[in-house]
Amino acid sequence: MARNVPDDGKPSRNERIDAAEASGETGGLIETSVTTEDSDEHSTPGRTIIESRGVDVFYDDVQALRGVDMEIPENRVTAMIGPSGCGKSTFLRTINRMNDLVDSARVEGELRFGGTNVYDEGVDPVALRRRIGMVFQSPNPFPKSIYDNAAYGLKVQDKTDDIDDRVERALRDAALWDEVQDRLDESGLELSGGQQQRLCIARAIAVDPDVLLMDEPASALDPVATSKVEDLIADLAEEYTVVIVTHNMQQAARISDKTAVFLTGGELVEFGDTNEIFENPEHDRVEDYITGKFG
Ligand SMILES: Nc1ncnc2c1ncn2[C@@H]1O[C@H](COP(=O)(O)OP(=O)(O)OP(=O)(O)O)[C@@H](O)[C@H]1O
Repeated sequence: MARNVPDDGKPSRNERIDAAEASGETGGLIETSVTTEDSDEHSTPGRTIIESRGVDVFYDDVQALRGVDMEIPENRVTAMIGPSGCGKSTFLRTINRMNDLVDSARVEGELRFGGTNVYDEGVDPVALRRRIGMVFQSPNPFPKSIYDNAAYGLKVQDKTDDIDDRVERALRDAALWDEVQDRLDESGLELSGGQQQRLCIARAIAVDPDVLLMDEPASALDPVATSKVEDLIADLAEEYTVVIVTHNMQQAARISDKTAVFLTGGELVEFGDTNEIFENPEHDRVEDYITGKFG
């Protein structure tokens, strides 16, 4: 039975942006669906789900990414590492067209998700972001109850059948249920930082996306909370394709299957199996970076 959840009134601008990011709703954009070749029921772990071909991104005249080619496998964790300003977050935002929200940003090349170029005319960014959810660096729960945070995207998308079950499943999958099941009506803001980040993960997965983009999801957390989020990411890859930006090379080595190393100038210098990248990188520049000689 659906709970009777009170409306807290009009959301603030930041809340609306966060909500758009959380739920894929950005309003005012053309509604056309994006389909993957197979349905969720037929996911094929390891198969390429996202393919970048010659992607360039500019902010006005500044080029942030140069000719990025990458194949991201389904139900795996792919990490993006590299020094500050090398374009990791830009690439992440290119995947679900969050850069559309930046006026100066321009994307060239092809970014295929399940075979469809997400920049094709007629692709609806709103529908795309429903399939490709996002979690940010700082935990950003809404000033609402724990329950309402987890239920937010479901309500926006009008998926209110079995909402209690969906909320519970999302909180369980985000490894938070045991800690919050007796306090679902308390504010999400009363949780610890690590719990807030897992709540944001629950909010993102409640709407059942295919892909989760995570932009330094543990960088604002203490070591214990970081370790929980890292364990969670490994578990999430059983159900979702995870693409994570991290500054922490040990973290990338611990949790990812594939690693992409971007270097200054927005160039993807090396992409491959994480073990290979860390143990036997092809490029001297990558070796210098991962051994701490620069960056
Ligand atoms: N909204 C924006 N407007 C203009 N330039 C931007 C914008 N966002 C990023 N840039 C520029 O694009 C380049 C890549 O930035 P990006 O944030 O993608 O790098 P990053 O590798 O994620 O960096 P960091 O690790 O510091 O977060 C930088 O030169 C940055 O200044």
